[in-house]
Amino acid sequence: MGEVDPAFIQDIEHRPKLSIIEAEGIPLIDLSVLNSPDAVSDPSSLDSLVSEIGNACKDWGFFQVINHGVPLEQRQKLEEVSRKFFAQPLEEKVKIRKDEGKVLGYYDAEHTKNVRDWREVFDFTVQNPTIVPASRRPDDKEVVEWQNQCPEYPPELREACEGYAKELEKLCYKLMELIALSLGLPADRFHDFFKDQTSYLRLNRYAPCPAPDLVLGLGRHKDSGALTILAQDEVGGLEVKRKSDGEWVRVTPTADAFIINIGDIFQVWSNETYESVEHRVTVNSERERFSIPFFFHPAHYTMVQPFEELTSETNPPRYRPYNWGKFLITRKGSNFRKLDVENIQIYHFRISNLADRVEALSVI
Ligand SMILES: O=C(O)CCC(=O)C(=O)O
Ligand SMILES: [Fe+2]
Repeated sequence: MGEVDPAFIQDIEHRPKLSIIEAEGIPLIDLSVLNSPDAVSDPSSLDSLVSEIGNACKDWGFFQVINHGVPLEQRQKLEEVSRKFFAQPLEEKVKIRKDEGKVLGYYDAEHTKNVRDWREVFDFTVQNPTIVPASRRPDDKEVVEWQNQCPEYPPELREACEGYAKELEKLCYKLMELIALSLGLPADRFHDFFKDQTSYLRLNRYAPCPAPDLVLGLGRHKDSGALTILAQDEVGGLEVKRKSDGEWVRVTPTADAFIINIGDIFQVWSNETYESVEHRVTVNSERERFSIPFFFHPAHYTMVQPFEELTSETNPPRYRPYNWGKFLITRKGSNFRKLDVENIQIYHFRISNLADRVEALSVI
């Protein structure tokens, strides 16, 4: 253990296993129907795609997509920029380091559940500036602006991030339409929540690690937003907690595929028809790994609560409404440094008692 700072060491029960289970069963979904004239002439091809998406959301909370319509060059451009940025000496990267005032930019000391992650990150929001609440206090209505911080090198970083984010946003809308249809809702049911979105993209670098059996690149967590679209490179390391048996299984890299997962917001909106699934990242002693998640998040003023159409007297709401912006900034604060308190989670808003759930039905 001598070579690794104890801040990185996971408790025994959370350390990676030596034997890796490859996740054969994670659905690989072909989206080509969306870009083909068949969808109009043969609605059954769209219906079968919708049910594939619905099953994947229900059984796994994770799936991969191919023929998604995002140009490969756009992704390759950003992957190249990411490598160039992280290859610089630390003193260059820390010029745009995040701190408590500047939430976006470079950071090398993220914590997940109060254990340090073996990775460095660069965060960039889709809207610049992005409007968020000024404080966590529920009664404080003041807002502030998050501004992107871009490095001097590589100079093409801003443009590469913007171009990629635009493409991924289009993919998010398509996926949300399919998810809405799979829940029996109108295709555009979720769109309005994203007009003043707080989405961001993150460049991740996981360096080779001398103790890959003791640490994690990213500790177990669920994504708190609506959807995440992840581009991982060919090294691999993402593990998903399989719903059927709770085993950690590896998501095998597939060239030019994106990995999609349902975040906590969809769990709440769907009143748990779909669930946000735990995942983590392992590291290895030989190869560095790069990944790029895109976190699709609604406007800060969104009150997240189960949809009325998806609740009933026999299925009353399982969550009390919560303010997305307050949740986001609270979570950001806890990733930033080690805290004495438990991180904010959606189960803090969960209603477990049936009588209270029926009562909540009357307020949504
Ligand atoms: O790097 C990865 O493969 C996953 C990243 C992730 O899960 C996250 O940033 O929330
Ligand atoms: Fe994640």
